[in-house]
Amino acid sequence: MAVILRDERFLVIRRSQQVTAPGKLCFPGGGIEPGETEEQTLVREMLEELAIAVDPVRLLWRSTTPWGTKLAWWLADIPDTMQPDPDPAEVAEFFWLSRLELNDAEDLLPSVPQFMRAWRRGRLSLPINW
Ligand SMILES: Nc1nc2c([nH]c(=O)n2[C@@H]2O[C@H](COP(=O)(O)OP(=O)(O)OP(=O)(O)O)[C@@H](O)[C@H]2O)c(=O)[nH]1
Repeated sequence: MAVILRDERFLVIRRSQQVTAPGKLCFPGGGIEPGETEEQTLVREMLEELAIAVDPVRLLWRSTTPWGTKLAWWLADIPDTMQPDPDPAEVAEFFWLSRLELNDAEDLLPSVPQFMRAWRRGRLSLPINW
């Protein structure tokens, strides 16, 4: 998953109606393909979903969903002036949400509150304060 910050806001997507977990809010991201590194997956998925060129910064955290999917949470940078342009097949809309807005959001994939809890508890660090 890509954790992308701009002005202390997180880039969050609403999943399209055509993918698993339709309509849910989550961080952009997707599955690793054979032969790819996690950084390559991150770069490819951000181009596919949002047409943004990201620069992977560092691995923040790892988690596993109740259904056994392993998630790697990467901090990534995008150029200041670059605006996401969602592929509607995958992404219905995107938002820049503050920490408080993200904590209050409904329809989140359950991994997102887990990530926020891990951050609050100091299990990972971000370039902004809790
Ligand atoms: N993009 C994204 N996926 C997440 C998050 N949290 C989380 O549990 N997932 C899970 O990670 C898996 C991969 O996500 P995805 O559906 O966006 O990626 P994909 O199209 O490559 O994979 P798919 O073919 O399994 O659907 C799914 O099982 C999804 O539910 C999140 O914050 N963002």
